[in-house]
Amino acid sequence: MLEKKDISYERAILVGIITREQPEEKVEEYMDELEFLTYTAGGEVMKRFVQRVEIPNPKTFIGSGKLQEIEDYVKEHEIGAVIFDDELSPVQQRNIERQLRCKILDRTGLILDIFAQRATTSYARTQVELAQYEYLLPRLTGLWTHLERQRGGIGMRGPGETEIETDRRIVRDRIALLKKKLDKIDRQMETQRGNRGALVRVALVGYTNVGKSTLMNVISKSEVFAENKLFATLDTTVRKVVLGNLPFLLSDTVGFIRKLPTQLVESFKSTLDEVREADLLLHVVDISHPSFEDHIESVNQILSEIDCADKNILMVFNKIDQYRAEVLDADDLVTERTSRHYSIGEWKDTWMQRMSGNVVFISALNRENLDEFRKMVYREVRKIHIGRFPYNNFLYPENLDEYSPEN
Ligand SMILES: Nc1nc2c(ncn2[C@@H]2O[C@H](COP(=O)(O)OP(=O)(O)OP(=O)(O)O)[C@@H](O)[C@H]2O)c(=O)[nH]1
Ligand SMILES: [Mg+2]
Repeated sequence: MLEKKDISYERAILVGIITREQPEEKVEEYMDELEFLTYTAGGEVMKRFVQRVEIPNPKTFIGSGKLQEIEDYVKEHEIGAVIFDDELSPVQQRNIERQLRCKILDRTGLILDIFAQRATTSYARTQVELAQYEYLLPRLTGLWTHLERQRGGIGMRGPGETEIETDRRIVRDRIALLKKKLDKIDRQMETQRGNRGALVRVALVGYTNVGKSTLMNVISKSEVFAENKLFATLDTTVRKVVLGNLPFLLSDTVGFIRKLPTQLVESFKSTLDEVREADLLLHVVDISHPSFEDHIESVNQILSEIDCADKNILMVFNKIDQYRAEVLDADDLVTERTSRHYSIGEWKDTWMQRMSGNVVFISALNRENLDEFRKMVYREVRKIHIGRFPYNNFLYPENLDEYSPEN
């Protein structure tokens, strides 16, 4: 695969900026997530640098003083990779690289790197490779600096530029080729999906690491890979599930993340077809995560990007075993009581109430409340199924508890 900035076993530092749109508390959370991403990619975060800026510097992203501070730190602690939370322009990336002389990655680059490491099937690898080339194309001028450095630079401008043009053409050809390859696989997969018949299709969607695969395993008794890292799942898995005697197809899909690189959304479009063609979405949320509401918003945004926002959606709040409300001292009269102090019971009375009937609180890991989950899914799948096969609705009682195998 191309331009893989492998950061395994690498000492890394993180850089973020505080702006009007990104207040300090948010940046803290973003950096936590970036650290988790770095860890997933195999790196170790040694330090975080944060700067307050009005607007990012167009040449170096952060101010020169801060950059100097980072340069000193990088030298002193033998840092291999500097990772920025925000997207860097090709120019910024090149300038920073010149000064720091180590690997410079932005969030998109890091996510692409993780996808590259984790893609195992040829389909996923092709999708990731396409995304990488598309990310690389506007950045080819950056590569030119490497050539420039090797050759001393002066007088090399002409041939260098031709070389960039050649590089660009090679990359464009490669992109065209990969697209063709994906098209072919897509058509095969479409036929496969067509062969699945008219069964109701349900897809698990949600932010990365919320427990989609774990839930899939529990519900379908399958063995999908789940672990406490980001993007454990890149390929879609589909299983047939039967509740009562009502059969449907359940698919586990790739997790979403804030600022999911557009290149990835694009090239994973066909993986996301599984979501697009689903009759019902189960939006899984990790309620124990302090930013779970932001996560819901990111997921909803990606769902609307792929035209899935108006589908039937059930909300599944997972990891209730791990949920801890912040405790407010009875004699603390200063701290304002916020949603961070809510119990799960109180959460149920918030905006979640408006979705009543379409919300369930579970722990996939401890198998808590799965009966309620099954009942809710059964109810919705039954509605869709009966709409499709009205003549055999007698087979399916209205509620799952009314089902007994003798019927
Ligand atoms: N405490 C707790 N942990 C859970 C629960 N469900 C899943 N987990 C853990 O959360 C981590 C992520 O689970 P996955 O099932 O891989 O999550 P995913 O949503 O499929 O993640 P991606 O495929 O990376 O998008 C694993 O370490 C699980 O063991 C739960 O109900 N409670
Ligand atoms: Mg998964």
